[in-house]
Amino acid sequence: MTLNVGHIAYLNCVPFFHYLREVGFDGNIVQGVPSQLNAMLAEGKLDLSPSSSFEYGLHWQKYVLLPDLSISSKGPVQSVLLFSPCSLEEFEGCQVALTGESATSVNLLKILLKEFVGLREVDFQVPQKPVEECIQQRQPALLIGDRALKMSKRCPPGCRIYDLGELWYQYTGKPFVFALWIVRREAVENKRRELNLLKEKLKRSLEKSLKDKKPLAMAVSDNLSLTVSEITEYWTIMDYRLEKDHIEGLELYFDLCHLHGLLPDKPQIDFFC
Ligand SMILES: C=C(O[C@@H]1C=C(C(=O)O)C=C[C@H]1O)C(=O)O
Repeated sequence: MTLNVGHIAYLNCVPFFHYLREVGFDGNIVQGVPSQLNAMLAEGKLDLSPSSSFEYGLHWQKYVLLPDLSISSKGPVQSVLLFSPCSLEEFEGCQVALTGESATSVNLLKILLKEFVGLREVDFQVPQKPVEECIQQRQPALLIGDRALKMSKRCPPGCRIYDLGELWYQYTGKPFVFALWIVRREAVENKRRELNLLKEKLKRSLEKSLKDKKPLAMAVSDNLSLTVSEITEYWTIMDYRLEKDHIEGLELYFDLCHLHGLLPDKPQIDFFC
């Protein structure tokens, strides 16, 4: 049976997929931003996808996780950025523009401002216009992925940049898990053999990509305003593992989401095995 696999259309996901066909994967690959992939997973249009950790937390009864893999950072992540003309303490009563592409990072921002900065009233909205315009008009705004990477290069004068991976690490001392490999339980029942094969191929593709990042960076650098060395550095700080301390960071994030009414319950973390 054919597997339907989601692919986040950002630079951070390239190392998973670059060699996947070459190592023999022959299923369908569907590209989208995280919010689109979250919806397709929930609706059953995808069997599995790297996608928002928050989506796992929201619908955990439907899912299991591929072990050992994530998109995380222990400190700065470079591509989950809050752009602002003022400091975080000055956000009380402000309107913050949010990207419509995220689920994890928008809720991470809410937690950071409420739990750690101690703010009470902040108005969050996904604007009609591009978030980049809000930033040019000096409104605080959150971007993720390649659009955050690009914006960090052409910020208006006086604009501060807060890296949410770095803030989380400063406040908690834990890695932050932005994305997980989320698998529908139905796929585990119907496509177990295919999932097992993909799991091995993904690890091989990722290992090969991270061993020599330059050819991948050269293949994708034309589409972005980043140099080959900036891209390889980005993949070096990105943490693709899912180990004990990542899971502790993830559980703390879920607990805080629950505490602040962003998740209805505390998710159970179950793996595909
Ligand atoms: C580090 C990142 O992690 C991402 C953030 C996500 C989210 O906020 O929901 C989802 C997938 C990841 O791509 C990024 O996009 O830059």
